[in-house]
Amino acid sequence: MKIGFIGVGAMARAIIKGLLASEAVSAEDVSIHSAHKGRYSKFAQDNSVVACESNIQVVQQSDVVVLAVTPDQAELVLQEIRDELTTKTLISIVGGMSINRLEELAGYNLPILRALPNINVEIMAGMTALAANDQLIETSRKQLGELFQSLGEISWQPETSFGIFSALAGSSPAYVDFFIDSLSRVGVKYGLTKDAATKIAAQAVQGSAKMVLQSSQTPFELIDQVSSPGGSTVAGLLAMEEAGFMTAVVKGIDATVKKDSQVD
Ligand SMILES: NC(=O)C1=CN([C@@H]2O[C@H](COP(=O)(O)OP(=O)(O)OC[C@H]3O[C@@H](n4cnc5c(N)ncnc54)[C@H](O)[C@@H]3O)[C@@H](O)[C@H]2O)C=CC1
Ligand SMILES: O=C(O)[C@@H]1CCC=N1
Repeated sequence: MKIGFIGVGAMARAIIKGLLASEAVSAEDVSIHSAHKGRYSKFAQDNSVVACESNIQVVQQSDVVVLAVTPDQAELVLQEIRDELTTKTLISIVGGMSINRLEELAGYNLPILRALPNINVEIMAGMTALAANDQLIETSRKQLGELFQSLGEISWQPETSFGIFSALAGSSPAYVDFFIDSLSRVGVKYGLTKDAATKIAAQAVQGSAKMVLQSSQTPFELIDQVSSPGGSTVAGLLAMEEAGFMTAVVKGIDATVKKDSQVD
């Protein structure tokens, strides 16, 4: 499969690196173009993928085109490439932009897969939501589903769930990193080096996530297992909750979902 990327920012780079590392695609089958020649040519060189001179050239060289620009650029880019897309499949990772809107911008009903990956696809530990229009035939759905599966877990979702999915999986790596960084800063406050504190905190977070995924117990039951009677963990938990831990998380997710819903 020849796959092209329009926009070579943080997310496209993560997808490309994951696809190459998982050997789901070969480097010579990947074409890229973005607004900053210096940056995308260097990335192309470093990863042995093909640097194109224009968005149109990317489309011409690909069977599947990944639209990986920010929402404010998507309309402009689709207008530019729409006449070249007629025999292609479009994958859009544009946050908050529905398939209906993409069809409207293209002006006709081409096969579209809407994907909402997260940054962890780079290390094949991603979580990606997928939805498709009726033009994407079953074999292509299966093939593109497998493509994203090579980057981690996938979940076919109705588009109405993409807003909350985007917050819980797309944006949450930033929030989890914020939590890890907060833990490691306190570690520094108590005299650990930043490197040591970050590694300790990240390993604890990774292990806890694995426990949640592998155990039959709920996160709340796992909290109880760590909280020894009269111990330090419950004292810490109560102090965090007094400072509004859960409220802060809910408010953060509410704001994320609200912003995502303002794109279309
Ligand atoms: N960063 C993330 O974790 C995730 C991002 N997304 C979505 O992916 C899209 C890209 O996000 P990021 O990679 O974070 O943004 P970014 O700002 O890092 O990358 C945007 C890319 O688009 C390029 N670009 C801008 N105008 C262009 C044009 N006219 N033609 C070609 N390329 C153009 C820029 O040069 C840049 O390479 C967004 O729509 C975002 O909602 C979706 C899921 C997760
Ligand atoms: O921040 C953003 O808008 C995108 C959507 C999900 C993750 N990053």
